[in-house]
Amino acid sequence: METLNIEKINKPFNIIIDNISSDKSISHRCAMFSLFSNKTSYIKNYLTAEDTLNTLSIVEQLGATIKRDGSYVEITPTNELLEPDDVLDCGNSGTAIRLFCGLLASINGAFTLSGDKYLRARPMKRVAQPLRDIGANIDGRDNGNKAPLFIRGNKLKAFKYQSPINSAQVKSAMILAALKAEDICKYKEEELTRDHTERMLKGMGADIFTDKESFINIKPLSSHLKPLNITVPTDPSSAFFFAVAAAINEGSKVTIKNVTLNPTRIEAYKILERMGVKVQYIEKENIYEPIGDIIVEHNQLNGVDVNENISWLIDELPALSIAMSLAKGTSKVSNAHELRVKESDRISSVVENLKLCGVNYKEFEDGYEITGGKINKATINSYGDHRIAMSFAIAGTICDMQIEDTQCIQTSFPNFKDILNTLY
Ligand SMILES: O=C(O)C1=C[C@@H](OP(=O)(O)O)[C@@H](O)[C@H](O)C1
Ligand SMILES: C=C(OP(=O)(O)O)C(=O)O
Repeated sequence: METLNIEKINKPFNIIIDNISSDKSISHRCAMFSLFSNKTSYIKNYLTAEDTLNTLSIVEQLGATIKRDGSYVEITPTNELLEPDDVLDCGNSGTAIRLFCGLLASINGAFTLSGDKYLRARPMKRVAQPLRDIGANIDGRDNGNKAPLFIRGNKLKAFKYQSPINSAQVKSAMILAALKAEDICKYKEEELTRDHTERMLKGMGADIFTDKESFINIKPLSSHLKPLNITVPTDPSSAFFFAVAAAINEGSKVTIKNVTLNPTRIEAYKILERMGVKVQYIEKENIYEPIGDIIVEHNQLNGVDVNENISWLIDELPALSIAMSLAKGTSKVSNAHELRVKESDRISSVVENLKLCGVNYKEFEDGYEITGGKINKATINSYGDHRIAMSFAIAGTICDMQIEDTQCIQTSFPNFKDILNTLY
């Protein structure tokens, strides 16, 4: 088992980071959406981490030709997707398995989607059920709720669906299914979740718009979409670990280059601002979405209540829990049940590790309350979850930390440790 030993930082740092991982959500979508074109897509800065490399392999198993040179990828699809002769392995990635469910539901052939033990424990009914309701043939363990999932492509009916779960993965799966459905489809979510799918597909020429009743309308494709020509921006969720590092280390400052400034992705930085940290956003360009630099500077942290727009900061809550542990006063996270069905049960894995670090907390079904002030050295269990491993590694810059089971960091941020070393 891989272990990380992190030492306390002894002097303030002021660094510019231009090599943080590329955006995971956008990279998955680049690989998948290229299959809706009949021309070659050109992708610069594709995320070369385990999750998104698995997606690329699946796209290849479905018949596309892939040329890759580091993070530069060219994807040339076949006219019709091929039936693969093996299981499609999504590894650790909820995004991959759920979006592929929607993409494959209408394709001629039989497909088995699976992944590692953590993914096989996560709920899939949230996509399988609405897809079944429109005619998809999807089955799996636990009555079709757990991977391996078995799909046999079928004709899909038009739908008008209001999702009970606020999830970009569910929304994206349904949009991908809608592109191949019999007629115009409508999808509504309670609150806007990350909208890369809508932005990218529209950019490729799909007819997708939101009506006055907030339903996303998706017209089925009558021809192929334009190919992608894109440079994937930096991932704000990966960058956030270093934002927290600057926020908690006195006198420190970090500049994160070329990150997506999509409002559905940077809410955690706004929470840091509410806690007292100085944050600047410098927009530089717009390729499907706004992109620019984020500058984060240390200041005295104060406790904060987080209960709105949870999907806009869901992946950053473990790292925010470290800032909350070092803030003056009490912080509370609520309305965050979704944390329980990520790579680990992130409510439990955050509070169990905070307990080991001597932090005072209360656990609730949908979140936790943290009384800030101090954090102590401990031996942390990552529970096989990359966000937990990296969050507590950042806490280690304050008080030394040993993190066990850190191989999971490879799923999203392979050069995390190298960048962390540059802070010393
Ligand atoms: O669509 C996406 O790319 C993602 C959506 C979110 O999951 P949910 O849709 O389950 O909230 C997020 O947690 C995940 O890291 C990536
Ligand atoms: C939840 C995450 O990813 P996924 O759902 O794709 O496994 C994550 O990266 O924090």
